[in-house]
Amino acid sequence: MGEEANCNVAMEAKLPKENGLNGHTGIMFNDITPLLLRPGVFKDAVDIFVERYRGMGIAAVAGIEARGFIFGPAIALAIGAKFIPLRKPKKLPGEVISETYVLEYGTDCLQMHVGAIEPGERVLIVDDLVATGGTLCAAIRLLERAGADVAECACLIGLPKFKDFYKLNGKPVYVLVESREYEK
Ligand SMILES: O=P(O)(O)OC[C@H]1O[C@H](OP(=O)(O)OP(=O)(O)O)[C@H](O)[C@@H]1O
Ligand SMILES: Nc1ncnc2[nH]cnc12
Repeated sequence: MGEEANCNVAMEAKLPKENGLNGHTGIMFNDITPLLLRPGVFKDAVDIFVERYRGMGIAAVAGIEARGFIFGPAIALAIGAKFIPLRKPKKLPGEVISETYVLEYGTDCLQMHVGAIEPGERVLIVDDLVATGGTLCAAIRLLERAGADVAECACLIGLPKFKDFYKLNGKPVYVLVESREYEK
């Protein structure tokens, strides 16, 4: 991804103190939307994942709401896998299983439709960003409870300050760029 360095700068935007994130201040919000305005860079990012995961027997790509829904389906289509949305509570209409988790600025819950994955199917989990790893960990737990074989987690951005502490049940996480660190 030739424009990787510039893109990383563009993805970072300092939030105002009144950022609505449960009153927390000093969080550097990493925004991937500028990348989406540049089709060449967007495609390069998807292609890197596609090259990595094609031919690996991935039956399903599970995308995490909301920003995992931007990248997950494109990767799934390109590698010939089904797409499974992991959604926030009360969004999926059918029977669900749920996992709650803690993240950098609060708590949340992910749900998946019962029957979305067959036991033994190999799955890739996709999101835009890994910070504490709490969200990915909840996704791994959901899928493993349903009998899935989680191959890897893939994110565009990783926050280096958390990377020694990821709790991903031993599963690897692959990131395209590490976000810059900023002081408050
Ligand atoms: O590694 P973690 O500490 O768990 O944080 C990473 C998660 O945080 C963001 O989503 P957010 O929870 O803000 O939800 P949203 O995409 O629905 O806004 C991001 O898109 C990841 O899903
Ligand atoms: N710093 C951050 N920027 C964007 N999304 C996040 N999710 C958790 N921490 C985040």
